[in-house]
Amino acid sequence: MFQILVADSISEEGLAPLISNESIRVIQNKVSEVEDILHEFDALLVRSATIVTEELLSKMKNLQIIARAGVGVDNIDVTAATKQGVVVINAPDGNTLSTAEHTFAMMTSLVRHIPQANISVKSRNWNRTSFVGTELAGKCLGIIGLGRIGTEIAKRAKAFSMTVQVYDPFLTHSKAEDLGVISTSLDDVLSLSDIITVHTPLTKETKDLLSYDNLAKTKKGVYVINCARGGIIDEQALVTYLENGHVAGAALDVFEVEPPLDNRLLEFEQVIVTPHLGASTKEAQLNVASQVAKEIVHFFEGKPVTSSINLPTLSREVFEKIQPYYELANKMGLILSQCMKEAVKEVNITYAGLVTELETTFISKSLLSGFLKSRVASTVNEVNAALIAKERGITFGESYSSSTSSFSNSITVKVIGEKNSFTIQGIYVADYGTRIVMLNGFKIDFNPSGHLLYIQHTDRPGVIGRVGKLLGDIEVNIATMQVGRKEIGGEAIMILSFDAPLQDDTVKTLQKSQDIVSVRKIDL
Ligand SMILES: NC(=O)c1ccc[n+]([C@@H]2O[C@H](COP(=O)([O-])OP(=O)(O)OC[C@H]3O[C@@H](n4cnc5c(N)ncnc54)[C@H](O)[C@@H]3O)[C@@H](O)[C@H]2O)c1
Ligand SMILES: O=C(O)[C@H](O)COP(=O)(O)O
Repeated sequence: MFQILVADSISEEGLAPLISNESIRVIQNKVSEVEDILHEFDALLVRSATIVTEELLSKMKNLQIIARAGVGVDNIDVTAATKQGVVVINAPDGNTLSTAEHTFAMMTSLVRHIPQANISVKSRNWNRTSFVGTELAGKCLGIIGLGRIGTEIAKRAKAFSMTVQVYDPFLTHSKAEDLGVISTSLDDVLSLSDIITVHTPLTKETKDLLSYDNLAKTKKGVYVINCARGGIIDEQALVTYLENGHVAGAALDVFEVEPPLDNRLLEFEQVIVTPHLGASTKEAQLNVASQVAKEIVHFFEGKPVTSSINLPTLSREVFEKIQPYYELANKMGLILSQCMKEAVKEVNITYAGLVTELETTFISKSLLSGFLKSRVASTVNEVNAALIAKERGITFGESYSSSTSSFSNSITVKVIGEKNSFTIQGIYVADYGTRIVMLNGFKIDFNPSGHLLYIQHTDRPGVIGRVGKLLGDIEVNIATMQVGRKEIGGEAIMILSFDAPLQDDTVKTLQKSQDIVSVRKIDL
């Protein structure tokens, strides 16, 4: 008999496949109420309220699977779960429509002051002049992040006769065209929109995306909405711009700290809030609960699960053989993702030499997961990378080359975007390790690890010295440096490594330096 702990409030109807299964026993209790029998559970089912820490996992010795009835797994220590051999699954699209509808409800409430008017009338006032609103038709909605939820918002905004400007660096031109939205730069979305709504995951790139500087670029009187994750809008900056009247109002479903007990934003009349209700509809809860319930049944029946976000399914012996290539490929994916900052249509991987004798599909998925990691809200790994790439319209090809080169094996990847392409080649040599030996046709040789800078420049006297001086002047120590060029006086590249991550300002300063074509920060 498998024992399942359902630790958060989850749709009873959605749990039916578990409750009706004779080999499964379902116990619905908070973790704190079953402390002494935690070691007995084989599965744990949660929403966002239960925080699944490494400490909790260490007490759940029998645990085989954690199911998140929803999208975000930020409340689960997935690394600790993976280390413990626990599969983590989620329900990535079951609450998309409900969250999009909630965002839309927040938008209409915000611009028509409905929550404030509601309180006023219930306080026996009849004040019609204080609540004059703004019409949505003809206004410009700025959407930051056009994934599952952002897409549904765009469709609804079009139906309300709004123009829609979108910033999503990973959005393809054809998807934008199909939806009838304008795909543009972040600065355009900031300066042209009457209302801005964010729908990205919370990553190091999107943390404080609406910062002091970016809010300063918005129209005076702009409205902002966050129904994605607390922290995408800098809460302190928002307080400042609400205080000085630049931002007319905000609608927030999520907060940096939840519940937001000690949060200045709650004091503003023009800020309307809900307690993380995006996914709180009967339909969404039924969807996410039944999706994960069916997956748990499959898992205990020994069938493959489709929404696993962590564990690969390879035997230990096979995994040990492919591990160096698997790690190299993942790093190559991370490098590509940080060098190629635009929508990508194709990822083509070519294997040559000894590596072709191994399970390359798994290596390719490792590359793809490295490449997609910073671009999507849900966790990406080898299990779900191909599916996510397909959803985003990215074609993914794998081939073997018989051409002989100076390396006994190599992995070469070409990523094709809408405007540019980028090529990288990596090798693994036993006792020497993994190396990147080619970038965009430039021969190079560096260890793919740590904090790197990729600089494209013109091969002229003084360029390398200028970069060194510029970094030295701001006390940045260069650990290693590699240069590569195709011909004297032509295009050239540098790869620099550092002991600590570089500041974005340093990258911007380098970018402006003479003879520098482009600079990309790479953190591995
Ligand atoms: N309030 C709620 O109850 C609730 C419910 C469901 C989801 N969410 C949250 O909503 C957000 C969106 O979820 P989703 O299912 O649409 O995710 P998704 O993965 O389908 O879409 C995320 C989109 O953000 C884009 N993106 C990534 N980095 C970006 C960047 N730096 N700048 C601009 N765009 C970027 C990606 O390309 C992608 O298109 C997530 O944060 C999720 O956790 C909240
Ligand atoms: O990530 C999600 O799915 C949403 O934030 C919803 O969270 P909830 O299940 O706690 O409502």
